[in-house]
Amino acid sequence: MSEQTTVKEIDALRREIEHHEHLYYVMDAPEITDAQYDRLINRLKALETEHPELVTPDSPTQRVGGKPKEGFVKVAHSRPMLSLDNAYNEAELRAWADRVAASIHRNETLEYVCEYKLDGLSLAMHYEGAGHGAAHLSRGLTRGDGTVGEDVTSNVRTIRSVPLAVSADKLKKAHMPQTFEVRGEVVMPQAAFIKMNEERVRAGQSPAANPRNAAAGTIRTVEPSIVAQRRLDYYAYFLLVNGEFLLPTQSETLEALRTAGFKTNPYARTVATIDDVLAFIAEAEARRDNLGYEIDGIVIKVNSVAQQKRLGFTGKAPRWAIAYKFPARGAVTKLLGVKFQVGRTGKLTPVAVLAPVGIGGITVARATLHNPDEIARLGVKIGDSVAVERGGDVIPKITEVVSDAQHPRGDVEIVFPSRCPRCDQPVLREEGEVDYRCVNASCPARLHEELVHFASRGVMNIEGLGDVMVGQLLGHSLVEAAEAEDVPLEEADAASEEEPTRAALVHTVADLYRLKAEDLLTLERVGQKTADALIEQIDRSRKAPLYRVLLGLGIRHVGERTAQDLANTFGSMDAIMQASVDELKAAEGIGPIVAQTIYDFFQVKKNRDLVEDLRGQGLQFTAEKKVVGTALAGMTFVLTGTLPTLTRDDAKQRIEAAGGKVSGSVSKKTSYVVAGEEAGSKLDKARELGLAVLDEAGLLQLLG
Ligand SMILES: NC(=O)c1ccc[n+]([C@@H]2O[C@H](COP(=O)([O-])OP(=O)(O)OC[C@H]3O[C@@H](n4cnc5c(N)ncnc54)[C@H](O)[C@@H]3O)[C@@H](O)[C@H]2O)c1
Ligand SMILES: [Zn+2]
Repeated sequence: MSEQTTVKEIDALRREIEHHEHLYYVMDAPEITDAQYDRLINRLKALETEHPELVTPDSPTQRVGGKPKEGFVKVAHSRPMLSLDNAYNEAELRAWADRVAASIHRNETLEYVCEYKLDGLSLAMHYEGAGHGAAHLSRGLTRGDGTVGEDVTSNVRTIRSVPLAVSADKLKKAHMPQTFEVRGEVVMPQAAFIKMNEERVRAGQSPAANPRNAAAGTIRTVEPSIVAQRRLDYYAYFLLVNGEFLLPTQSETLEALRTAGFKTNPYARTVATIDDVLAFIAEAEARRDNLGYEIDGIVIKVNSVAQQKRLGFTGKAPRWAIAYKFPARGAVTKLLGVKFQVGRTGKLTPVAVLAPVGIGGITVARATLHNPDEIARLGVKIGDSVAVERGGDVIPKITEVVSDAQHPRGDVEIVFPSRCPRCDQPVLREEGEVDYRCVNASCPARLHEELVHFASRGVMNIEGLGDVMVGQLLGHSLVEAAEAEDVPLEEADAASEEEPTRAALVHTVADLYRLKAEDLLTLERVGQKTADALIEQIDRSRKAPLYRVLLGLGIRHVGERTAQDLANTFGSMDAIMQASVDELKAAEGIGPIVAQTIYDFFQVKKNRDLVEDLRGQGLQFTAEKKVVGTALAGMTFVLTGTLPTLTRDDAKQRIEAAGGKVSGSVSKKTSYVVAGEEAGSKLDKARELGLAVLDEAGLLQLLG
């Protein structure tokens, strides 16, 4: 290859990789699988190894992660949070071990700690001294670009396996000081991932590609209550003090973390040879499908920190550790056909029907095809053989069409239906839109999704009103209702006499509030207890706050955050309904498109009728107005001493109303210390750290 073609290829690869890194790290919405991404980056690495003169400092091979997302406070790490180099097979693993051995003195023992490579994102947790010799969680940071992370403390605090405090007793047992830093991995368990995606799809949002992206997106959500619902988990693996490892070995580190009350992965093991490592890998692969969380490989670390120091780092990864990556789980199978699902917004989603094939312990018979653009990109036809991958994710994805002597091409074009598969009304694709939609506002598929969305967790929280029950309320027999949703039935249920389809019990969301236990008793397999419980749940939902009612209406683009902004700004359903596009646009957090969508929604008579009907049923239509400013967003204040006019509480309230935070202790991360008369040790500490100190006048000036 000529130098010039190489330069061109490197250039093209870098641009392509940057595009995908942006989607992955910043948007949390990758378009290609990790295996595909790894192929690109490895190709680039290979070219750069051949042509070291073409390596530039801004090449994606030289950087750890992505840019931190806008909107979070950025904080420098005590020491860089690095990535790991990868080995994809035994030979690469042995080559790494040989390089390690070369730097070890002859009489020294060499040990490896094998740990699962949890497929999540790394987070640094900082603890500081609290009362009674204990330590408390003061800050949680994402890896960010490796040098600077994002402060996600309030979200991290919702993770159950992250201790908010460590007692003096535990610190003593673990031989740990009061100020320390723990690094580990946040993961989203598979069950939580599946649930979250179901909710997203129902709300008309695109599903997250894999648990790792779901965890990354969740940890960077602005709403801690959403984070709390997602059931994230945290496994600790490093322990630092002032940016240095506290203990002389990795195995002692894991032990100390466990003693101090952190969750560590139970499968970690210290071994002496690469053969032991290979045995560990084999065991892990066998266990992989039954863990309940995703692992995408094994991390092997040199146990001794002294040896680690000698080995040092390359640009973006330690030489003393390596990630052995499991091969992507894929298979080739045949595309038998395409089904079209109709969503809540009427959107038609093409679903590939595949000849069933086993991948990583599960049978895959369906894969998403996303939208017409994706079908065009793949160039796929019915009858084609397709490569299906399930790499670190649960939703299988078609990555490419396989075409060779054994796999002749299919020849049936995938055509979107011109009529809705549920209601037989016309399907349209609007100018500039990717998706086809059913135009019928009363399409039963829409009503079905509306009801499920309305009842779902995080919206009106009506337990017991899931897909199958909604199907039954809409007049389907139990078997039909379950089949339509691909829900496996208990055998006894499936075998039950099939009842004919009957009249629907509800025709609008508001009809839910008119249901009586007697009505429900007429449904298959619904007894008195189930019926009473559901009625009680529905009744209870009348108390759900205004923003949830707004969410429940299922207005496009209106998610939890926007609904809260609307409720906080306008304070009532009426004010929102009467607001002009300009008034909506002026509200905190609401852009022009969203404003227009909300306005349009309330112009439709059917929607207004529904709202009035819900009002009649006693739902919450008002909320307290709350205005949170942004003047001090991202800043942390510590108050000390007595201010001339403001009380502590006043000052705190005013700072918080302007979007700032007030903390009780001074640290490097404090933005300002506000000091009054008789300020004590906090002021000394602020001076020591060289922090900005304000008096009351200075604070008032900042508040504007
Ligand atoms: N699909 C896409 O478009 C796309 C784009 C960019 C990156 N990616 C993917 O992102 C990954 C690259 O990210 P990366 O830099 O985090 O590298 P990595 O995932 O290959 O390895 C490093 C990370 O492993 C994690 N880890 C898990 N268990 C660990 C343990 N026991 N000890 C230490 N660390 C542990 C840490 O978070 C660490 O930062 C690759 O898997 C790549 O495929 C995909
Ligand atoms: Zn329809």
